[in-house]
Amino acid sequence: MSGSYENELAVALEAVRAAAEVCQSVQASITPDVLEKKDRSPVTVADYASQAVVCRALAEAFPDDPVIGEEDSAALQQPDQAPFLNRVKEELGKVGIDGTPEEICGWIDRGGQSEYSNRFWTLDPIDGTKGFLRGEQYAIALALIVDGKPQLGVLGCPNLPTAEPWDGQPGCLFSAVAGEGAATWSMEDSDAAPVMVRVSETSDPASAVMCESVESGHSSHGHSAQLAEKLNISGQPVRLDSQAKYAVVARGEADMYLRLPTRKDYNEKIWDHAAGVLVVLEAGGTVTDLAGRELDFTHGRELRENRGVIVTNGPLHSAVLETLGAIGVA
Ligand SMILES: Nc1ncnc2c1ncn2[C@@H]1O[C@H](COP(=O)(O)O)[C@@H](OP(=O)(O)O)[C@H]1O
Ligand SMILES: [Mg+2]
Repeated sequence: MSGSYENELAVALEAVRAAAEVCQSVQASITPDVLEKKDRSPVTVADYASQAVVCRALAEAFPDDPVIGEEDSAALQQPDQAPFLNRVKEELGKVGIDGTPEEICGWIDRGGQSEYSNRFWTLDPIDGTKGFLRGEQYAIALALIVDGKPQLGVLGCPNLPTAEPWDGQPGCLFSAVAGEGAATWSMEDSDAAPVMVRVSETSDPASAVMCESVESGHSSHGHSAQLAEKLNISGQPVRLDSQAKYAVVARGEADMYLRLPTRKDYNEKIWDHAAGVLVVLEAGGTVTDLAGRELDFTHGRELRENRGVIVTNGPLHSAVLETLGAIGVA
């Protein structure tokens, strides 16, 4: 692929692939026992290692670019956390990255920016933590934002089945560059050419496939059910964790992804959306908040000026917003 941000795209894809490898290795070590005890340590090892991998790659290629990432190393640096830091080191070693504890914490903390700037990256090293722990969907999400707009986005979805031509084997990536469309890549076969993706053309709300969070605390299942009833949507909502929801809308398997607020005091985080938004927009879809406004990435870590996120294939957007208004959600 050639075009603007060619180097950024190559670096981002390689970094997200390496981070996905780390996450897969850690996910394979999660036993039912760990799940039962609600032990968050596996996810934390993977979060830190994934952030270290991506921030290290960005620091090398684009030393002047700030990164707004989800994690920082403060907790890792506590003296009693040495064995934990050692596990992060071990996981990095498996993908050929050797670093001292200081270097590792330094890579993680390159993602510790919180202020808005004209050009910055935003990273969710593991989006869909709960899905990761259940062995289900999660994503590594990386976006470059320039002048307040996502210009490049990469989503790594290690457990999402590929579409054609890879016969549904699990593990795919999605990339988008503003003005250049969106594509999917095989995770398994890094030499395979990408395939462009496109949203569905569904215009009849009744036949629409809706997707939403597994976690009812992240998006109101009650309000989406009310919307489905009003629009005569007969199919059940498809529930999956992480920005894999943006990916399935982008490749036309779902027609909409709704994120309907469950609390007044929660602001969406930029790393939970930036990459996915661009992938859907470049696949031909539409993304706004409940009021029909574009997402505003100029306020640091949070989407402070937006409420809710509505993602559709485009033709369905106004019907969804209007109906949400009619049932008192928007
Ligand atoms: N009350 C809330 N409303 C909306 N999103 C929330 C939330 N509490 C946490 N989240 C975010 O929801 C994300 C997961 O989204 P999903 O349900 O689509 O998988 C979490 O990302 P992490 O998993 O990276 O922590 C977290 O940032
Ligand atoms: Mg997240």
